[in-house]
Amino acid sequence: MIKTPYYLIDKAALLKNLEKIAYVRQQSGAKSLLALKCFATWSVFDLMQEYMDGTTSSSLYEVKLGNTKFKGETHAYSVAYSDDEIREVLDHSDKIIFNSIGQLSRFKDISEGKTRGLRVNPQVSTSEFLIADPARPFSRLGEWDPSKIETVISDVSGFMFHNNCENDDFERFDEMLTFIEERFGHLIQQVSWISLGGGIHFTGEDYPIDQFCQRLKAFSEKYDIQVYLEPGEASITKSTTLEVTVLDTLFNGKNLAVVDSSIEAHMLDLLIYRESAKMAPCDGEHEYMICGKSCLAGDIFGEFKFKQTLQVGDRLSFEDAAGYTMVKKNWFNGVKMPSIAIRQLDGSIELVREFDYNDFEQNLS
Ligand SMILES: Cc1ncc(COP(=O)(O)O)c(C=O)c1O
Ligand SMILES: NCCCCNCC[C@H](N)C(=O)O
Repeated sequence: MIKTPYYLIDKAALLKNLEKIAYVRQQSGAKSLLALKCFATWSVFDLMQEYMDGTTSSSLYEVKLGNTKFKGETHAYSVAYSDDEIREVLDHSDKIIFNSIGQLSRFKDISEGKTRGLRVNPQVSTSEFLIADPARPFSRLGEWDPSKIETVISDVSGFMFHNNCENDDFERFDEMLTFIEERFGHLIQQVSWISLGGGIHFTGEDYPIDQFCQRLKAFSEKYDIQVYLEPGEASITKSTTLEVTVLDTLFNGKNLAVVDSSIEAHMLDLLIYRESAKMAPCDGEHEYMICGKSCLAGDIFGEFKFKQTLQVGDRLSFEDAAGYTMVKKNWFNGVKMPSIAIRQLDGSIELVREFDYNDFEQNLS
């Protein structure tokens, strides 16, 4: 039995998303690049790269990882490149997307001959969270003025728009793409590729995937462009759990259980967005607040209902633990970092990574 805590990636569950991604490419022509910022656990790239077209990145290190571990195209994007990393970024990528006209101009000479793009901010988004809203007031994420963009159009062959955020509403996606066409259509006409970024939950159960494909195909044909998608969450949704063990129970007006993990260290996104972890089933009569073992008073995974009272040693499983978890895990409080295990397609479970005291020590100096 694998020692908790550990993330368990289920390849069969992952495959369900990947098959939908491949279907979208087949039906619409849109290529999908894995957004490494969301999920970069390269031990399952062998499977993912068979269904996706490559990776997109946010930094030099991500671009190197994509280039060395995932076949297909490697897109480079960063909010800002520094002088001392640009050479390496170019060497490890097929395309480079600059976030601003300033960066494009600064690195124009060194990137001559490379396929180049510019991030465009359409100033509309589906984010419900200001912190994740690329179209927030005064956003630094991309250029928004069509007349300014027109002045550098001959320096790029494509644009990246990333304005969807956890968007599972096709109508809203469609509306925003129409808005983009109205505002930037005359510029889109002059390039050969467009990336529509991530944040579109097209692998979800009830998503109208055929309508989505038709919309992408029509968009691509109208402007004669190659369309790219950059799914992060949509690639790995519901593929992974975080397995933990109860270390203590107590009653302080509510039943509490402390587990051998920490939301702050191992599922940080939930804390940032003030969301609860998920557990299923969750319909018993014994309600517990499940807490992390860090010293943060608010290190709470959420409140869940169990069929039986919880005992020290019970194992619990948090659902949907792939996106923005492993890429954000940290050594806060020195809490043991979860191992990474994979349930292979034949059902066998392989432990692919363990972390120990040395990793903690080596992370500091
Ligand atoms: C440029 C870009 N592409 C893709 C993504 C992936 O988004 P998601 O994980 O919501 O699909 C993000 C998220 O930050 C992004 O900023
Ligand atoms: N579950 C809470 C919202 C998560 C939002 N994810 C944000 C990442 C995204 N790709 C972005 O910042 O655009």
